[in-house]
Amino acid sequence: MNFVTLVYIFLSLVGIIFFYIKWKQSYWSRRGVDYIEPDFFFGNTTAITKRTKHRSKVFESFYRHFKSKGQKFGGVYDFLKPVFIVTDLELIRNILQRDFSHFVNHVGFINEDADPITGHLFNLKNDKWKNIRSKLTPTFTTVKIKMMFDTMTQCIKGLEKILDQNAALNDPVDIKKYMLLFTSDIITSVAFGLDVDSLKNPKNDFRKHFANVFKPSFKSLVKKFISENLPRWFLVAVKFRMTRKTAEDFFVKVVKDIVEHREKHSVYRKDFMHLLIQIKNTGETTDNENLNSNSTIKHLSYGEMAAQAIAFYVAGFETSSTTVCFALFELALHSDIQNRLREEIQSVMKKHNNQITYDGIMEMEYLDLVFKESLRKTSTASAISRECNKEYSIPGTDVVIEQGTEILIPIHGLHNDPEHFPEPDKFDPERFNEENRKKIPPFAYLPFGEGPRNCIGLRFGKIQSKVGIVAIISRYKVTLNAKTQQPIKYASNRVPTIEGGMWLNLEKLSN
Ligand code: HEM
Repeated sequence: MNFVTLVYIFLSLVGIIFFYIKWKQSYWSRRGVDYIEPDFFFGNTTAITKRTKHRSKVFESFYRHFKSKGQKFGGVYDFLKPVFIVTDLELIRNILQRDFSHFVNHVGFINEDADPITGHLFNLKNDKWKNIRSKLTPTFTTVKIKMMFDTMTQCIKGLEKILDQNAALNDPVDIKKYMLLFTSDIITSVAFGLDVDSLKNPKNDFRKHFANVFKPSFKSLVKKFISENLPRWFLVAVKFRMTRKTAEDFFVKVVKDIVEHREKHSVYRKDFMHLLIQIKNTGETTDNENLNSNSTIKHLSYGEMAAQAIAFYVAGFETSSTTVCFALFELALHSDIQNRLREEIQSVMKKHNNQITYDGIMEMEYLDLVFKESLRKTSTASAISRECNKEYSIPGTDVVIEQGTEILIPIHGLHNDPEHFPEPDKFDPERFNEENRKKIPPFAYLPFGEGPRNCIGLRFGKIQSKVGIVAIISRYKVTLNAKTQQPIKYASNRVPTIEGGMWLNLEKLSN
């Protein structure tokens, strides 16, 4: 083959790739849906890829774009993948609730055979999801969460010790760092049944393996691109993995060792792992100590158990710690709200022997308003995602959403829309008092999602976050340290965090 032929082949290939990308990125115009002009190849998410803007802000800009044009929905591209953005509350209701059977799944690659730990609740699809979700739902009832409350209060002691040391030295604290370790310890304890004490030993094996699996990197970005753009049958055939085999081996072994130990010695611990063992052995949970380890039929494999425990950890620890941090940030900026909250906390704790108790937390009404408003102003989830599993005609239009299309509901857009929340930049817990909460339109406030696929750990996340807020506000006066950037800019992590850290001064209160 001579040089000129090679040049022709090369130019033809470049031409084919160019036209293929152009064709892929003309999807929305071909379907008659309004869209935002994409960057060639990168689509509309270049700022997320380049880490110049947080994903929640990018999604919020999509929401504002279509809302300002009076559009109920519109199209964007994540690289070559079309993504359907929704702004209209009625359509959101249809997707999350009324017509849920068309939008059962989250977006996410799953390959349970070759990569078992991708088979967690968040990723599972269709009937498999329905089956596991119905088995896991009883693990999150009030009774079971109450059972695990002691674990949360145990972890407060380690947190207080470290924060007291900083307060005594007048050292500002990057609160995110400690809250991450605090919630990580709680979830590791209740999901895996392990006391790793990250507050004392932040670099423990457990956290290292999690960081390896879930830390965003160039490699994870490439894997995401591959999983979204190559056919599923091909990826399954080549045993494509999203996670590392070493991580799978580590977590499956941890779970297997715990289960075998507990079954052999009939160990009872009030945690999710106990409930997962009951499900493995009988297909359901009970409120007793029985593990039923003699049963012959197993309803969950070790891989499936590890996957669920990992999902609880991943979905639970950073969401809760971020919620606590942004609540503390707002309280640091609003001393009047902080004082009122502290008065409530102290008066309720007095009734409960000056202890943080489950019933006490449930009695704190103003705390609930602060918690809700904090999640309104800074939701930890950037968007609710769904994948269309059955073709859907949007009522009142000619537009049909095809099977496989990714749907995105930008939470920050909704929560900061002045039509739903007047003066959205203002931190005002009273939006959620009994009188005002009636004015919030249904489906405009979605910190935990909605419908059958909402957050399964909602109650646990709420109580865990509230425990964190109460532990700090009952003990310290909180102000913002000058090291915290103002105005704040989000770092490029998955959940919102402040670039440079969230630095607070903690002044220990006299008893
Ligand atoms: C303040 C804390 C939390 C927030 C803000 C939060 C938020 C969310 C959101 C927005 C979703 C997606 C819902 C949807 O698609 O409609 C979700 C799903 C989920 N969350 Fe949470 N979450 C929190 C705490 C927790 C905790 C503590 C756990 C577990 C112990 C947990 C476990 C899960 C799981 C497993 C899912 C997937 C559910 C499914 O696909 O069926 N979350 N969460």
